[in-house]
Amino acid sequence: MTAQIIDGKAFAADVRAKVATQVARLKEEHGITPGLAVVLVGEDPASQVYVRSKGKQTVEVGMNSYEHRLDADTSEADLLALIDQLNTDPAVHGILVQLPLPGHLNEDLVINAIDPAKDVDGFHISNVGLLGTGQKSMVPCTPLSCLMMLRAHHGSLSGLDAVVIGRSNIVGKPMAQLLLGDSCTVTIAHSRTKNLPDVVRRADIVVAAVGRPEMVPGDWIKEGATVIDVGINRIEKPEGGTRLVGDVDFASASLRAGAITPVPGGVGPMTIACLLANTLTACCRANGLAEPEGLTA
Ligand SMILES: Nc1nc(=O)c2c([nH]1)NC[C@@H]1CN(c3ccc(C(=O)N[C@@H](CCC(=O)O)C(=O)O)cc3)C=[N+]21
Repeated sequence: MTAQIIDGKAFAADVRAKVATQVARLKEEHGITPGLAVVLVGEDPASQVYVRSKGKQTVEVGMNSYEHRLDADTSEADLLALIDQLNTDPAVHGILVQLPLPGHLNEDLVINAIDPAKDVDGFHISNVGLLGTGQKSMVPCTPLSCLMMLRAHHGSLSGLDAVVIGRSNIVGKPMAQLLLGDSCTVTIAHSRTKNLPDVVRRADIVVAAVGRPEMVPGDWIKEGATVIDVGINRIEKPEGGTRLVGDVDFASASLRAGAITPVPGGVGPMTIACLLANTLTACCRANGLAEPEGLTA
């Protein structure tokens, strides 16, 4: 079998178009423009690229983008003061603090200082708790984008065996909650899992989110399974230069999977589109308006 490629770029373009339509309506009917504030501490080059890309796409869908670039040695007090200011700014509906933060800053403390209603990353403990108990929350962008692509491919996910490889707070754990919410039988696998190949072989849905280049070979994949590759790893090419690869060995996995997301062009672009969707959702909720359809979990 040769897998169908799940085109994350196309999905992302569709999500952005829906967001843009709703943003235009918000402006026209209510005079409201959603605003997203992105905070970047330090000068990590990869982070700078993502932040620029987020800002550009935010403006393209008609929302306001506020970028705050702080020195790498910014104090925790100064960062918390900025978050406080953004929390109370009525023009800001979404706040994203780019992770990882420099080592002297306590990430948990900083994230939990964000107003949960503006926490478009869905990382605040309130949102984590709401998601875990099936209540309305802000849902982390990467797991949300995986869920949207899985739903579009399968229709119902009910009763399917799903294996999430990776137990991070930003992808693995919320991904498992979302799959459970859609009535999958969910296994969270990780570095200590016994006999990982056999665990993965049982799965109708494999979500790989470990950050280890091409660690999942094709012969772990059940014939016809759906493979969502969250990994974005930059590796050296033998001939020099670098390229991006996922956590899954795409060449061998695509011979067995029923459908698979590529890297690049899979989960990555959808993650940014879902950030815009979450900002729109936050703005609608803040103003007591109906939420956009098809853009939330
Ligand atoms: N608070 C916070 N929230 C985040 O969501 C967050 C973060 N911090 N820190 C960094 C990671 C990384 N991340 C990516 C998003 C899109 C692509 C993406 O679009 N990648 C392209 C390739 C881009 C390239 O060529 O380098 C693709 O997969 O096709 C990648 C990475 C969001 N992150």
